[in-house]
Amino acid sequence: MFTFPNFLIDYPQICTTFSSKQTGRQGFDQFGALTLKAIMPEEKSLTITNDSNNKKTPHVLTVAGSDSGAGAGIQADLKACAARGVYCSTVITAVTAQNTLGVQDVSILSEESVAAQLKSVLSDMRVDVVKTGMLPSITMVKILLDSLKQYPVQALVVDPVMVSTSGDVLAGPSILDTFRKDLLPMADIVTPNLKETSALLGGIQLETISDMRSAAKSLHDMGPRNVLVKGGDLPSSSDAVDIFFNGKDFYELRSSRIQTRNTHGTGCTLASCIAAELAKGSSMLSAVKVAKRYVESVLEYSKSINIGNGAQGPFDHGLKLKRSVCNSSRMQVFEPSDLFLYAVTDSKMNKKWGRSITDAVKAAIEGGATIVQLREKEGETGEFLESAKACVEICRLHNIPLLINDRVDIALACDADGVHVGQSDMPVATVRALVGPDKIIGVSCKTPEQALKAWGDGADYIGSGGVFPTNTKANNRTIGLDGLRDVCLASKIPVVAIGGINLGNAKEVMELGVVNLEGVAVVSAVFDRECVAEETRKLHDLLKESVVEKVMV
Ligand SMILES: Cc1ncc(COP(=O)(O)OP(=O)(O)O)c(N)n1
Ligand SMILES: Cc1nc(C(=O)O)sc1CCOP(=O)(O)O
Ligand SMILES: [Mg+2]
Repeated sequence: MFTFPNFLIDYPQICTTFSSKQTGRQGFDQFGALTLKAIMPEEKSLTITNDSNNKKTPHVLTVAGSDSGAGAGIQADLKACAARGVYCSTVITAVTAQNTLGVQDVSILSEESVAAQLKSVLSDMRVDVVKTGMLPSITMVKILLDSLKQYPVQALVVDPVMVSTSGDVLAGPSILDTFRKDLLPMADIVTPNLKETSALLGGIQLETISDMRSAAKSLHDMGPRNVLVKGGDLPSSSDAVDIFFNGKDFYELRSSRIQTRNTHGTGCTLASCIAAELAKGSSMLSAVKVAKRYVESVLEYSKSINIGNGAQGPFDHGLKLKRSVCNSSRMQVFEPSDLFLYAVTDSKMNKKWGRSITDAVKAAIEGGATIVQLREKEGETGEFLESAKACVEICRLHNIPLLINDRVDIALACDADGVHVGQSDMPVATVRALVGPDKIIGVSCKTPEQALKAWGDGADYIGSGGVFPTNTKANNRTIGLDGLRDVCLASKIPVVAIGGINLGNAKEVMELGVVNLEGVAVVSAVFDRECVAEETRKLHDLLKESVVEKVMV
């Protein structure tokens, strides 16, 4: 048993290679060092044997049509896999001209081209899961199945695309028989909507959840190992109810129905997400549940985006990316000069002087602080989050970066501009992975070694101290001006000095004139005073006077 990135391998003894009869395919030996074994039919994870390489990238191959509007088809599949952290290669079966009004044109690619694309990908890359969408000809289905015989994969996810959400026909009735007789028996899961279910079952009426269950059973009889009948269009239900059937048990998967016009591509996205989760090693039921939750989240998140003038718009797959990349209204990048006068709040001092965090932050900005950190070591999380949100708004108005001390969760929740962590807080590399590439990360360093590591781990600046003894931070080792100089000289990123700095010694710090030293960070010198704005202003003026030419030694 080993832990693979994103894999939870919890059935070490179940290492069954299903017979070709059971899977419809042959063994899995072509995976070589990393051998993915058969999908267990129920709530069991894949078993993976790892001989040498535990760095394999989960890989989905989508065989589908291109959607020029990029809401569905190949484009949706790529975005869904990217959002779920899985590599996605593509075989394009048709090029559709589509927008939010409907499908204006369909050009089906030649069968030779589809065969060549399949061969290119499958003969070279280790594909874990194949997901199919628009398969516009019987021959194309056969070419796909032949390719899978030659290059077996771990799972086949079939989204039996026949009619687009705008009502346009993407695969004619002549193909239905091939779907039933050839494609479905090879599928590990088939994910039809109500119209597709009805078409596959000869036009039966589906009006209730009970009808969906019977239909799932009938589809299962055609050979797929699992069936997900999607009930998004079921008129009688206020929730979005899907029926999952694995040949033994039925699961009613419910989610709230999201009121939005932006639903174009939900089917492709759901199937791709199932494929992505399977590629990561999930069991089938868990992949389906995660996929449904993902679709629900992205629909909710992008319910009011406005792309195109038609009745049905696309949604935004990049939920996580969007949060970290685009949501921030402070689009300006971090500048070393932002560290010039760094005001770090202190909950005890605010309490002592009877001021709120927001009042403290407003006053520091009024006095000329160029960056602010909320360092709240006590108090309740919920209350702190509300104050942090208010401080973010204040700082955005003044275009001043706001960072949160220690609490990555609060920084994410309030969309702060960054986080400051110490040597014994969350490691910088982990913080970077959580907050994404755009947020500012500061890290406390007392030595040149720590300074180099901070840079290597992806920090943006260093806080170095205590330059002088301080009463604000208990048991803090003082490194002095010499220690600060050593850190600055070793550093490859900007440095702000901290610890016991005040109006009486700030000039001395800045007059070190050492490379990378960009400013001073202060707590008590501004916040343990009656008038925060006035003390900040005095310090700001003093720092301006002490700007000196920087030296390298
Ligand atoms: C700008 C700046 N520099 C250093 C620190 C200290 O951070 P840390 O070592 O994590 O200690 P605490 O502040 O958490 O007590 C800082 N906060 N800001
Ligand atoms: C928060 C903090 N970090 C330090 C470090 O040495 O890393 S010293 C310190 C406290 C700074 O407060 P004051 O400006 O009141 O001395
Ligand atoms: Mg800390």
